[in-house]
Amino acid sequence: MADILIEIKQLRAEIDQHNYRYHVQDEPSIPDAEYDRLFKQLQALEQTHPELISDDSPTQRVGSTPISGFEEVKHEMSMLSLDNAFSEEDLRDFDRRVRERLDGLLEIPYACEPKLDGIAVSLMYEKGELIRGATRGDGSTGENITHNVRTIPSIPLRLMGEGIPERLEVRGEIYMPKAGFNALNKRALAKGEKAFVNPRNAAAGSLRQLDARITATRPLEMCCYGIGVFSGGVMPDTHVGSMQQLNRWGFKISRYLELVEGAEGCFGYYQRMAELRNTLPYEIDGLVFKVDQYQLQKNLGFVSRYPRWAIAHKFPAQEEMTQVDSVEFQVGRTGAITPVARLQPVFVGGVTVSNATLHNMDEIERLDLHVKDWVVIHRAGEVIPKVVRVVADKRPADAKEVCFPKRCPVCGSDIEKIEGEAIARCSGGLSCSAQRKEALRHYASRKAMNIDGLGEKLIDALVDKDLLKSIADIYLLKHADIAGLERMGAKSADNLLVAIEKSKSTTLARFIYSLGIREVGEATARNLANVYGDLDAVVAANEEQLLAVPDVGEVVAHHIRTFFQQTHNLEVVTALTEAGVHWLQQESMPLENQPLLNKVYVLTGTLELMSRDDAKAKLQQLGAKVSGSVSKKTDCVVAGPGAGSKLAKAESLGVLVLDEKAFVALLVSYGVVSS
Ligand SMILES: NC(=O)c1ccc[n+]([C@@H]2O[C@H](COP(=O)([O-])OP(=O)(O)OC[C@H]3O[C@@H](n4cnc5c(N)ncnc54)[C@H](O)[C@@H]3O)[C@@H](O)[C@H]2O)c1
Ligand SMILES: [Zn+2]
Repeated sequence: MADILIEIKQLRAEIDQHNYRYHVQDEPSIPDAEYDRLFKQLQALEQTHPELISDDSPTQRVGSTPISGFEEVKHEMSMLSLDNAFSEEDLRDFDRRVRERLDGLLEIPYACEPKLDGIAVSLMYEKGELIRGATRGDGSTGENITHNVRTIPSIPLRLMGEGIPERLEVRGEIYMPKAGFNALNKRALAKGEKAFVNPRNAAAGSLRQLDARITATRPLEMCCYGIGVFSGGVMPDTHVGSMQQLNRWGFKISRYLELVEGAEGCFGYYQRMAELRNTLPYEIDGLVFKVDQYQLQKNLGFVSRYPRWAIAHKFPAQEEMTQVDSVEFQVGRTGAITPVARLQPVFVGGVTVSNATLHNMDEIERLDLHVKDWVVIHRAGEVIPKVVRVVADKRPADAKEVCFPKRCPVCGSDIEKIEGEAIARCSGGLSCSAQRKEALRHYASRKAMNIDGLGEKLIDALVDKDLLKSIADIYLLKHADIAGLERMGAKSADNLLVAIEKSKSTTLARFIYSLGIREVGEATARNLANVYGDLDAVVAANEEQLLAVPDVGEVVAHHIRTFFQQTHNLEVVTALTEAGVHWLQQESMPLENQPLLNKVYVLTGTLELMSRDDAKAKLQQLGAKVSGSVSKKTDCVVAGPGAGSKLAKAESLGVLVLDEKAFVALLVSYGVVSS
């Protein structure tokens, strides 16, 4: 018995602590789901030992005492909390209790509303005029926040319409829509200020500002869901009816307010709302079901913390807490090194989560995350799980700081981090097995070496079987290696080998592009091929020389240089050429000799003597830029049959127009096409 008392006291102290953080500081450390479990645990203990219940237990009270700095408001009618249902069974129990207390009524009409996650507020109107706004506080005494609620646009300062009562207390939730919350936090982070933990706490913090001018800048809204004191007027005798009356007087009520029959009706509403949940512009953590008729509500009455005529049906948690087992570093497709938290599996947002990306080192610092820390994981809808914060005051003694590796955890190459960029990368390039799959994919792709049949799945299978240790291994593949693989018959293996063989004959531009050098796309590869004419010259070029190539700036020049400085990349290039990859030696055309350097050409209409891609490649080889639209900057338009608006525009601007014949003659004269 003494043990139980100690356990109860510890739980109460712990819950009080969380209440304080949540209700007073607006900065909870644990997720609501964890709080709810602690609370239920205490309730269960007290239920089996009713003699140990005391008035100061959190199970007997609402919220927390009001914070100082605000004038106190005594509520004429207490503002209670709600009892919770976490399952279908809980909800059936609730419905059964209601019917039993109402002498076995068969079907109860229930009013259904979303449970907005904000803070409860009471608004007092006298003769139609807003005279006071107050927080719920501990249920009997709240904080006077009149000056702040007056800044919220959805709160009427004066009621409109007919039948305005002498006195009216309206209750509802003030909340911050998701979009406003995200924008507010973005602004805070940009200014180096602390971000709010969630929209509820942002709403609470915004509402309890001593300076109403600050509240006025916060995106707050109010949705009404109840009536407190009422006199000197007529009100409908149902919840739904009076909500509609409030709406006519100028209040916002939930557009999802619905009347249903019995527990089954509640379940149907639950199904519909669960689907909508993540698409709503504000956060809801459940639904509220209320006995609709006021007379029945009165008959049911309330217990210390909540009315017997209403229940909150909570949705499955989208925030949970768990422990970080380790932080691993994954090497992504472009060599980006990403820290990933390995977690004790936790069920959140409908799935079991055991990993969460930490993005980069800056994020780890922002979170102040250590290995073994307890963290809060958020997962809503299809969005990937996110570590939102470290649980305060719960860091174990053996927690360790996260150290960023100096070398790639997969291949041991140097890790590069460019100043001002958050992401660090493995410099291993083609030799890094984690990067190899993507490199192979790129190499085989249509605009690169165009190896038909060497798709994503096959590459994965071949790499996993250790048959492709380098790109050059493609050319060592044997019929038996391929034909044995899943969904690969003898015929497909034959076809693939033919395609591989065919790819050996290529162009220098394609080959450079195929190497997958960072930020070297098709056009840059073509320019490099044109300017240097052969690969050795590209490999030998220093950054300054590379800068002279059209489209190549400092960053690209640096990437090209870094790539060719790695011996393993050079080894791959050699292995490829030794395997038989070759291209026609093309005349290098030094920059100063490019006759069309920086001229802007536009191709339009149908070309009959050569393909558009060819025409474009030849022009680029001569130094010209090929653009898609005609402007004053255009030097020449090549117009084939069927040319339309571009031709007309060229003519109106007085731009030189060539037909295809004249264009080919031009190319012949420059020696890039034979006559
Ligand atoms: N994470 C933490 O550390 C921590 C600490 C304390 C409390 N909490 C959370 O707060 C909850 C307890 O707070 P509570 O006592 O305010 O209870 P509650 O938030 O679960 O339910 C009562 C409240 O629901 C709100 N509500 C929203 N829509 C409503 C509607 N349509 N009709 C009626 N009421 C509506 C009202 O503000 C009402 O006061 C816990 O369940 C927990 O999730 C978390
Ligand atoms: Zn690596």
